[in-house]
Amino acid sequence: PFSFSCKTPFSAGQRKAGVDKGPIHLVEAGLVDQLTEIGWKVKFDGHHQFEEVSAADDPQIGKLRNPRLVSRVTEAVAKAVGEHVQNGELPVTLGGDHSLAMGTISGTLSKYPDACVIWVDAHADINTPETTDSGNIHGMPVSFLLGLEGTKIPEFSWIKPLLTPDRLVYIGLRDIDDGEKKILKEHNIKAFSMHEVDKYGIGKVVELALDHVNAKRDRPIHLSFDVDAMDPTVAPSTGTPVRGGLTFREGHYICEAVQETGLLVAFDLVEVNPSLADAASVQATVAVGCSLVRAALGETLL
Ligand SMILES: N/C(=N\O)NCCC[NH3+]
Ligand SMILES: [Mn+2]
Ligand SMILES: [Mn+2]
Repeated sequence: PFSFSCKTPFSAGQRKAGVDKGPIHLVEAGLVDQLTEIGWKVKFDGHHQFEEVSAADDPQIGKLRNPRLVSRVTEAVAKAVGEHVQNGELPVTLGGDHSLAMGTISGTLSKYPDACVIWVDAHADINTPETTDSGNIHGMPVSFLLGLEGTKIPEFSWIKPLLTPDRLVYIGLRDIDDGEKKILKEHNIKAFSMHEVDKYGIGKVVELALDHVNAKRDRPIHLSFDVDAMDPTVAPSTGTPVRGGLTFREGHYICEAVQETGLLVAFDLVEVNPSLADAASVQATVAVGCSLVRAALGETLL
């Protein structure tokens, strides 16, 4: 089986320097060898370099920050991921900020239009250009993928809104803007917040999540994992940490259970920012990131 590792050093979807350095820390922690050791043939084409878009050339579109740069990079990611899924490989995209998922999920949908998306995150990332406060596009990828009102802007015309609300489910939510809560309700989007994780336990939550988007377990799964879904004591070095997150085991259980379905076709691990904490905290966050990738790609405890 092939896994493909796209190391995607990208940070223009948010404002904190350093998240573009996430991928290199994950690779330098030995992730490629670790995946080889669990039986994958890893094609690692180095760290993606993207066309530069100067701030001067980046048009002012409402509050959006770096819209042209984010659009160009995510379009390039969509193409790269699309090629790899076409080749029967399993793209593992290491971010970089979560705006990358506009590219990775578009890539997956180009081959698997019926794929379902499991979005593991403290945040819903479903603001639109109209509801956003910050203009940071890493808080908006899901609204673009769904083609919500206000996301049909020429700069992002390459996005084919193939994702539908019934094929999206969240796990780990605990920091949702009012505008996002409204959107989630309006579109009946299923979300298992940390309240449900406490109430039902992670085993039941994953089962319910899969029942919702993949009742017959016959749909390909794209798992998009924002490392800030984990509790900040587990993964501290990330841009928008929120207390009360997933334990080390809960995060790994999600990856293990999705892997067990045999339906995983693409995996993202994003928002590791190695410039935000002391060396020990960075090392701990990178180690958890590598471990989550291994779990999603089949590493088992027994
Ligand atoms: N980590 C983030 N998304 O997952 N930050 C942006 C969202 C803040 N509302
Ligand atoms: Mn996110
Ligand atoms: Mn997040």
